[in-house]
Amino acid sequence: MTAKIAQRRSEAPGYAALLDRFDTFLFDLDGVIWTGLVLVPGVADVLTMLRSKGKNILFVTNNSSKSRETYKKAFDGFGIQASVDEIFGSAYASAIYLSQILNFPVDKKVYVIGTKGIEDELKSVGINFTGGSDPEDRILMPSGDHSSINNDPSIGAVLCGGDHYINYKKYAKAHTYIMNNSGCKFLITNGDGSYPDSRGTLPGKSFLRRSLAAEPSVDHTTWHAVEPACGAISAPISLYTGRTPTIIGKPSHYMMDCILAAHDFDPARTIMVGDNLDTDILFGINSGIATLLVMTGVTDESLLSGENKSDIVPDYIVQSMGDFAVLAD
Ligand SMILES: O=C(O)[C@H](O)[C@H](O)COP(=O)(O)O
Ligand SMILES: [Mg+2]
Repeated sequence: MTAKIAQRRSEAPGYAALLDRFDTFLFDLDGVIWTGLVLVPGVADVLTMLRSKGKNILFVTNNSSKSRETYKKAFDGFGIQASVDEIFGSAYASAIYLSQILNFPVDKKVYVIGTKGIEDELKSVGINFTGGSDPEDRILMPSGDHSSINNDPSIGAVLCGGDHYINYKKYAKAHTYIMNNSGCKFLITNGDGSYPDSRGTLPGKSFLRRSLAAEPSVDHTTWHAVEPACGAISAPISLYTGRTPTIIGKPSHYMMDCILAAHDFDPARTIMVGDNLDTDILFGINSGIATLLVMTGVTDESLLSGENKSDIVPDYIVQSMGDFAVLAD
């Protein structure tokens, strides 16, 4: 099976020729390397082969549930070579954004809707936080009893990521801080609409409306943003506060800023491999690197042609990253 080519580039090289074109591979995780807790067949061999060819490998995930260190343990568990400094997650990128871009004040706290991955990364950069996995926030709020909802003027930002314990109390706290604390930032780790699982897909953080409107804070000719629309975890906060959050993860440039702060690569010899047109492929396009879409994650064939065809077009399309295992010894 040869790589099918989307309409952006000329002739379809074979798999070997495609790999030879690039020195640096940025791999998305969910839907590319694994779905849920199941490795995509053949991918481990492909990663080993790429390493043997001297290729640079980075992992770039919008999943905020794990810190870099925890992801490193996950790779170790699968027997896949990966170092912490090759792993970039949206929890890590959010911590760096708060610490290095916002210079978040030491006398302020972040209210976290999310899990241990976000908490671990905030701790690693010395940012104080509340909420997150705090059991108090997981106790449902009895109807009509608002006694647990009190403003905390020290909250200077609300950061929302994936949270399987989401509930009204968390939303009410986020609302209270954003609406009452002047200058309170509203950040989301990522805007993915759905999450690839071995059983199919599950709700993501919030889904994206492709407006291709450039982010107001950056050069309009280089970065196209997408707007978080109504969706899963974070979008209700947008709905009831009227605030549009800053998205840290792909396709935003903040994730690439984190990567470029630690790694040099030639954009002309770099490719982003992902399963999500709105995040991974747009991230690659925004970053001026090549893009390879795999069909083992959230993208449905209907987005590649016909009336539902996406306006985000990858350079290359293959069924699975595991297909390249035909090249492994
Ligand atoms: O809901 C989420 O967190 C995202 O959909 C999911 O985790 C995306 O992860 P990625 O495909 O960027 O590894
Ligand atoms: Mg993915």
